[in-house]
Amino acid sequence: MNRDLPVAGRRQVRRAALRLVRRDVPGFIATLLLNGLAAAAALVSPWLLGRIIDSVSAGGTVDLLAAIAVGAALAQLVLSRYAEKIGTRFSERVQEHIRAELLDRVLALPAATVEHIRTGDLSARGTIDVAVVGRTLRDAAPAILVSSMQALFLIVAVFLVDPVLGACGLLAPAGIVAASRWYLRRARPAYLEEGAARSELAEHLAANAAGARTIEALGLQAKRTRAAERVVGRNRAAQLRTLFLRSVLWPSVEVSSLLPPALVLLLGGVLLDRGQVTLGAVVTCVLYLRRLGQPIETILIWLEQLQSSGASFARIEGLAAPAREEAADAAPRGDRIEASGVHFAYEGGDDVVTGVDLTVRPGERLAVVGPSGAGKSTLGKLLAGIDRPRLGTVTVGSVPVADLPPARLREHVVLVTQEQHLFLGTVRDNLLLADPTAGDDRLGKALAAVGADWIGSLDDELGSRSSGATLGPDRVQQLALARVILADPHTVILDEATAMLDPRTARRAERSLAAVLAGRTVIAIAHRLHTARDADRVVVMENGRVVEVGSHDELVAAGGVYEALWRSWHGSGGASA
Ligand SMILES: Nc1ncnc2c1ncn2[C@@H]1O[C@H](COP(=O)(O)OP(=O)(O)OP(=O)(O)O)[C@@H](O)[C@H]1O
Repeated sequence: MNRDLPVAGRRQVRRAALRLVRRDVPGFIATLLLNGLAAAAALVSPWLLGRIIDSVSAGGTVDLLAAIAVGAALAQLVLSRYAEKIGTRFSERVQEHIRAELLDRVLALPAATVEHIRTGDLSARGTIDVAVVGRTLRDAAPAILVSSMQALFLIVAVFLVDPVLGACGLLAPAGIVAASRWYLRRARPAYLEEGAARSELAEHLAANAAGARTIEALGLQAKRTRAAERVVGRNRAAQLRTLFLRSVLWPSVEVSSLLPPALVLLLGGVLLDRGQVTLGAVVTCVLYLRRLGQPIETILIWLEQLQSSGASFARIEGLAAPAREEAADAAPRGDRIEASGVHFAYEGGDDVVTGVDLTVRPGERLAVVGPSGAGKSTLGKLLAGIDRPRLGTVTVGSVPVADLPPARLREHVVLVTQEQHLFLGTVRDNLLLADPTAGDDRLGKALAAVGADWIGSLDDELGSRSSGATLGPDRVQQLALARVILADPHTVILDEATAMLDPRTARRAERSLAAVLAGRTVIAIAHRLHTARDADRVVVMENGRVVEVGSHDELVAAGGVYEALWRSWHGSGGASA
């Protein structure tokens, strides 16, 4: 049931871009102002050149004009340098913010979403897409700004020099606007497809790398190669499409920007003959219009880049959609967990949980038993909100458990399995994941409750770096159990929580577990039936269905599936284990 993450719409992306600018208005305005001044300074030299030509033609002196030209060039240099520096700082701040926001969003996704998103998709968004947006914000905003101002000033300047010649200059923007409208209408879907194809490729590579041994063992190389060819083919087609769009856009732009200076030269020649313009005016207009090509080309390069980064931004912003959906969640009312008509299938497979109805009463100890492959662990994940039912509902306090954001979910239900993670960081960091507000006092009490007596001095140990290799599996498990105490959920689901530990360590861990479970509702996926004997109720599963529910004594007396399981486990000596 792997899912692609959503992609944001144009409006959402526009709003996000505005939000980013609003976060740093002074930085944005300073960038705008400095770039504007630099663009204005760049206009002075061509104007002075025209004046110098006219002055020389009239036999006048040009010393002062030449000095002003040098001053203007120096001013442009200094202003451009500062404009770039300020602009880059502004964009780096924005980029840092996008990264932090992306991380927060991923961490806020419900467990049921995180478990099923494609890792390739997520990693492509978190790396390639953020880098593309970051680069664009760093370079595009100042470049587009400077170029737009330059283009505007140039057109106004040509008009001021000579309105008739200026009218020729307008031909360039007209042609370019037509070409870019054609392009922009097609570019967004093309670039979104390119991003999706890129994600699929990343996903495919990651899956092949992770499953390399399985592929080899099962002789699946040819099948995987064919699948890879299809993915690469999709990538190629997507890239060819965007290449085609670019290959229409650029020649049209090239022609549109060469026409106006040529026209000014022709028309200027005629007007000069008639004495309606000066040679200086014609030269100034041609110089301005030749210059117009450059900012327009820069704008278009970035416009084109914006299409691809807009698609990247839409993919990053898309992560906000599920987070927002879940943000509107209602708070669970009460501790009762209810499964109703639940069906669940793993990707591409048949149902492995079929029509399960179950109410877990607050405070009870429930054991789920059944033969291997009956669907016990899957039911555990559904009750813990890690998987979402295909049909039916699993609720806690009447709210669908899979919709709860992580922080709220862990206040209600926590699944403890044999797979415990220790995250890079200190012991304190690892504990604070469960409750970021906990002080050292609470951390110490949680550690003491799970018997983590190896932590000598809190000050030293809580701050020390921890890793699974240095601590060992039992200590990692103790930290995980301490996290459960800190999260303080009303319900704990246990699935082989101590299975990976050696018997001596497992006994210690079971003692820690007893401290964790006190006063909570417990759902134990029971692989050893003594857990079931001690439970208030036993749920028996077979082929994905709940086939019996009752106390140990009732079910033994009933002589059904449970009785047979109990007899075979008892007979095999399991009871004495
Ligand atoms: N990630 C998965 N992808 C596909 N199929 C799965 C996955 N996990 C479990 N299954 C299949 O779903 C069915 C139920 O598995 P589940 O682990 O829930 O059973 P179980 O009763 O807990 O078994 P066990 O006691 O052996 O752990 C099995 O047929 C199993 O092969």
